[in-house]
Parts: sequence; structure tokens; C-alpha cells
Amino acid sequence: MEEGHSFVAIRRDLHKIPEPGFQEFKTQQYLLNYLKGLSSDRLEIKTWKTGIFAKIHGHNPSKTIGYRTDIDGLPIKEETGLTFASEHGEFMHACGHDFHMSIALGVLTHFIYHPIDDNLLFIFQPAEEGPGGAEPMLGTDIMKEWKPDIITALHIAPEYPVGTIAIKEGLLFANTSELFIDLKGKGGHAAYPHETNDMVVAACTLVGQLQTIISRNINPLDSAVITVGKITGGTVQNIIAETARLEGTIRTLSVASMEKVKKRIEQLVEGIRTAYGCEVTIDYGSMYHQVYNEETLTREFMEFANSIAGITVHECREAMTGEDFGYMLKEIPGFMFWLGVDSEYGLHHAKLSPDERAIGKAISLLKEYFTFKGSAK
Ligand SMILES: CC(=O)N[C@@H](CCC[C@H](N)C(=O)O)C(=O)O
Repeated sequence: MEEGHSFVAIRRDLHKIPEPGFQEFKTQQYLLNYLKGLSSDRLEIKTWKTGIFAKIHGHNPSKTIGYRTDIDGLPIKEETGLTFASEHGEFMHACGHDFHMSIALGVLTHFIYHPIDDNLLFIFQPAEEGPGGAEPMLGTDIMKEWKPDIITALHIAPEYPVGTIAIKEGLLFANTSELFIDLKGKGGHAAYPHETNDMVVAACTLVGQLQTIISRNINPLDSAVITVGKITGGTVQNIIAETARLEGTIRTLSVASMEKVKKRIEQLVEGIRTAYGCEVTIDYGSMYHQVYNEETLTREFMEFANSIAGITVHECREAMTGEDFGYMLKEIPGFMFWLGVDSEYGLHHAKLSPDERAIGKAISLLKEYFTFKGSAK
């Protein structure tokens, strides 16, 4: 199965069937069909919701090495024009999880045919884009029984060329919190604003005020982001809106800054309540812990990867992206790295089209690294 098997073809199959978090039913079935087709008595498979744990038993294990891939898609209508574009209308693999999955299968398949001493655990995790599958997966009995001693994951990076991996010790990805704010006032006729509490005006004021948190309340030498990605409100053009809703996300480089941003949001919301005489509720949705790369393992991996032909290691800066893999790294030493895929369009863009040559590069690198880490010295 391994030699000649096209993990690019697998990526294309998976690309056609993107599904939202915890609804990755076809994706899970596709992955299970593939794994069952390997028919190895050294491979043990357990499912959790739409996720999968796949353990390869080593010859003479002294530890378990973990590898995690996310499996969900995003609510984006694809505009790549690719022959294997999404068949699921409003959803797209616009964050590379199709790449991450096919790379995981490539590495896993290699170790079915080339066993090493240590155990390997492959985690196919749902709902990375939200509401988060890593934290609940960590709490499962399966994870308690099969818990890896070290763990790694990668994420595609459109801005780097194929063959480059980007990584740093310590903080790599930000703390995140979703942000949903609902405003309720008094609607009415567009010509009688004085008899209403207009929630479009209140919402617009609040969006402007939220931006001042970053510019006025966060130390300029620290970094934080508040993005309001969606505003809804009102019904038609000549009715003053009774309700409005803001949907966004907060990113910070420390847990302390996240608390500070939230406290300030609550103060500004209190001001909006008073100024506009309306009801306002805040819901922080799902929150992700920062991705923090354990220093010793990361440095060792960087040196190892540098010695692999065709791989260039770039020491990068931290990014304001979020990843619930941060929860796994909070409990298990390990690291995450960026994989260069050289796409003109970035993550979460309808035209993202990563270079598929990166799949083979990543499989080779991880095969070598796991062999190095998982063989008795
Ligand atoms: C790598 C990546 O793009 N991850 C997502 C994680 C989203 C977390 C959550 N839904 C939020 O929006 O806060 C990202 O947007 O960074």
C-alpha cells in the first residue's frame, strides 16, 4: 500500500468533503476505511465522536510518540476552480486540514511497514476551528490510557516556500477567545429615531470603541487583536433596528492580557448600556490556550530538520493565530511547526491553493524524525 500510494490523491479526496466541527462524519468514515484497509495487527483504532485515535504498537516500547492532525473544514465557499474543489457547497478546507490529514496517513502508513521500537499515537481531532476538540479529547479515557510522552503537530503556512519549515521555541500561537455580543434596544420607524434605541448605531459605536482597547489599553510592546468578523442587525432599510449582534475573536500573547482585554470589553459594554439604554450580553464562546513549544524538544527538532536534505528551517516569530493543540502542549511536552506550502492566498481565503509537493516533504521529514526519536539508542 505504501510505495506508490498517492497521499496527494488522498488529500484531494478529503478536500472534496469539508465538514464543520463535530460533523466530520464523511471525513471520519474515509479515514476509518483507509486505516482498516491497512489490516495490521499492530494497529489499534478507537473512535471518539467524529475523531479517531490510531495507535501503532512498537517492537520494544519505552514511550509513546504522539502526532495530532485536525480534520474539520470552514464555512467558506471555495473559489479555487480546482478540479477537486469542495463538493460541500458552503464549506472548504481553507486552513489546510486536508493536508494535515493526508500527511498523518502518510507517516502512519510508513510505520505500519517499517516498525520502530516505540509506540506511535495518531490523533485525528475534530472541531479545531471551533468549538474545539483537543481539550475534550484530552479528557477521554482513551487518551488517559494511550497518553503520549511527547507530541507534535504541523500547520500549513502559505507564506513560506515548499521545503521550508518555520518554528520557534516557546510561544508560537496566541491565546484566543471567541466573542459574541448581543444588543437589544427599541426598534421603530426610521423617521422617528427619538422614540427608539437604535442598535445599529450602538453596535457601530461599540465596534469603534473595541478597537481602542488594542491601541490604548495594551502595552505597545505587547500584542493583541480584536477582530469583529461579522455584524448583523435590523430587518429593512426604513426600520430602526431593535437588535444587533457582533461576532469576533480576541487574540493575545499572554493569559494576563486576555483577562485585561475582557475586563475592558465589559467596561465598554457597560458604557453602551448606559449611553443607549439597551440590554447587552457577552458570550466568550470557545477559548484556546496558547501554543507553547517545549524548548529542548523544539531545539532538537530544529537541528534534526536542518540536517535533512531539502528542508530549510526558518526561526520565525510568534503568530496571532490560535490552535487548540495548545491544550495538548499544556499537558504533553512537544511542539508545533509551520509547513511551507507557497500559496498566493492565505489561510481562511476562498482561493487558498497550497502546493501539494509539501505533502511528500512533510511525510519524509516526520518519518525520519519519528524513527530518530522512537528507536532504542
Ligand atoms: C490556525 C487557525 O487559523 N486557527 C483558528 C482557530 C480559531 C479559534 C476560534 N474559533 C476563534 O476564532 O477564536 C484561528 O482563527 O486562528
